[in-house]
Amino acid sequence: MSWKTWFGTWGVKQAKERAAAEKASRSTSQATIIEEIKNDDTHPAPGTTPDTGGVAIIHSHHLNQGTSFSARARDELHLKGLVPPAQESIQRQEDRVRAYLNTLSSPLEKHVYLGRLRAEDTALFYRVVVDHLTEITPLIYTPVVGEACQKFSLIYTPGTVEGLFLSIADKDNLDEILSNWPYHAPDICVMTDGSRILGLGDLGLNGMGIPIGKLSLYVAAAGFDPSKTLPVTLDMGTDTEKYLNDPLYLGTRRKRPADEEFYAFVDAVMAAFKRKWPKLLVQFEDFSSEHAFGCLERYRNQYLTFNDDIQGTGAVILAGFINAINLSRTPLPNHRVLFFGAGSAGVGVASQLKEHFIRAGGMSEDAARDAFWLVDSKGLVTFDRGDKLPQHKTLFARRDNEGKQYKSLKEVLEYVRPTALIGLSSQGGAFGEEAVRAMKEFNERPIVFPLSNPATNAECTFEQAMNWTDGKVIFASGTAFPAYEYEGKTVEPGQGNNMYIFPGLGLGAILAKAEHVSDDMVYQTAATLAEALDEEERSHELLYPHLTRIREVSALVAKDVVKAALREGNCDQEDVLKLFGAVSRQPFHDDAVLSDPERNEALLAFVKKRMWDPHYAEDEEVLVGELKHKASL
Ligand SMILES: NC(=O)c1ccc[n+]([C@@H]2O[C@H](COP(=O)([O-])OP(=O)(O)OC[C@H]3O[C@@H](n4cnc5c(N)ncnc54)[C@H](O)[C@@H]3O)[C@@H](O)[C@H]2O)c1
Ligand SMILES: O=C(O)C[C@H](O)C(=O)O
Ligand SMILES: [Mg+2]
Repeated sequence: MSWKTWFGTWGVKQAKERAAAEKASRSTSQATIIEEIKNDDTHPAPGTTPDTGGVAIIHSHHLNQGTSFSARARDELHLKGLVPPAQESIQRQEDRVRAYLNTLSSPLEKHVYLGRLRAEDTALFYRVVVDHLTEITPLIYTPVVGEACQKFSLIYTPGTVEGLFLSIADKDNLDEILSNWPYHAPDICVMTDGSRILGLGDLGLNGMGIPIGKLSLYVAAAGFDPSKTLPVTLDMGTDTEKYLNDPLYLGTRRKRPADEEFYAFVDAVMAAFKRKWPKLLVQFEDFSSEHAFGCLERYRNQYLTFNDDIQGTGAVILAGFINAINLSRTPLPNHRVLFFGAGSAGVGVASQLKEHFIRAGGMSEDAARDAFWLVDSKGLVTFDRGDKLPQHKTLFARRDNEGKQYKSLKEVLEYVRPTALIGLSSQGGAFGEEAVRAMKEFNERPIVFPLSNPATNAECTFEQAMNWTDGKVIFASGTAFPAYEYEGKTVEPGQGNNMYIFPGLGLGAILAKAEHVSDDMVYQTAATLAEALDEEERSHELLYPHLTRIREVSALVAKDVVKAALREGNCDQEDVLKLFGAVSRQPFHDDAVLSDPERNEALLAFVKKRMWDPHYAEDEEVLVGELKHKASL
């Protein structure tokens, strides 16, 4: 053996021994710490550990009041010296948050800062969101949440618990893991498996940003109690090599499971939820298409659940479409709708629109279906294209193409001559000038909805659509585009994003104590949202209400969801039953009573009363007493 080889071997041996010794000492000391914690039955004096005394209040994001603690609270809760002396209103604290946001240059930094605020002072965070929806929503939700997901493993900061990670390897220990959840029994859960996050693909565990972002809107837009929201990411691996090879990736390093293993795990999760929190509403979010449809069919009658990308998107686009039809002046049955993208969202929206063509257009099922053409990555979806279609595409596959296949968007456009072009393909820029100009050639007022998210995936921009249609386009996108000045007039684009639906749908379902989320409840959300435009919004030809009105709109949506549940015997809310003279879980069809204005107003008031409004407790007596109790002082 040469000295070099000998030295190398010796070095490796030494390093191995060192590592083994370190590991042993680490595990011994960890084991010791765990034992010490377990056996510690002493009760530390208030304030002597960070988990007791007044400081526990500062560390509790639901109790923290930032710099708003009164002099008395500071005194009695042992907070003096721990917070700066200035005693400020929540509004002044909001000013500071926004002033600080203005100093940050990148949207991701703003997202991270706001996330920290949510984790440390919940009331202040939501006050800022609710008071500045247009400014803050894009930072905590689409589009910035897209980048935050892509970098989730990088920006993750330990020390905050914002959601549950459920790993497939823990399939048999789910009850134990759920019992670790430290907050109240949740009302609402948004759950993803990270396999199709916005139009960004399979992000694995990094998808956690989406449930957190969606639930922030449940709170801000529909007044859910933040301590009763549950973000969940199912960690089942990822097929994205980049993450599997990223040393910082926080998820399980394995490829995604085949269907059998996938469904066995999701079955186990749903059953565990039901055991632990029987009334929980579970919103499925950003699952890859086939699993999105598969889970919806599998669970919709057994559990209280819906799929946001299929049903929420379907409803929000139907609402915008109802208003677009009025602006287009083309009667409903004459519309021909081309979908670019035939995944969960494309088929979900087509299904919802088809339902409307039947209900409001008086069309037969077949005639309604014939008003839709779907395009996927292989071209127009037809039965004789030669590939095996997944079940959801067969719902709208064409038979009338006479053996001819249409591949490019240009070919399909010429063949179909649609009145509406809807993009749900995640292919940024796919609606080029030629395609959009063709839409203007076919129609006086073409409907063009590039709905893919985030903004970089939108099939075209608002500015492009305006310029290429001589300002005639009826437009909505998934991510908000800025208003555009066209021929001296400022025109506002629509934002067709399911955030106008899911918060109100969820609230209605919970308040009705519904057993399931039915098709009627979903359809009703679209009808209500379409109706929710006020005079001023109508006069500006808007398709959706201003974002600043979203709480008011969610309340209206929730109210009508409760009524839809009542109609089909899916309601068990005592106050509501009493108000309408209905019987629990019995269908109620008295239209005169259901449309009675006084009862509707009372129902709306009932809904609004249950919406959490972000604030610090005002009654000092109650506040100090309650906080003392919570901090065991
Ligand atoms: N605005 C909203 O509220 C909203 C709601 C849900 C989804 N979305 C967006 O819609 C997009 C699609 O979501 P999904 O769940 O349906 O995804 P998906 O992956 O299931 O579907 C994408 C579809 O696009 C098709 N496609 C891909 N490349 C194409 C190409 N070059 N030409 C034509 N078609 C092509 C695919 O074949 C597939 O049918 C995403 O970007 C998502 O963010 C928006
Ligand atoms: O998350 C969004 O902004 C909308 C939608 O659910 C999506 O998947 O794109
Ligand atoms: Mg989604």
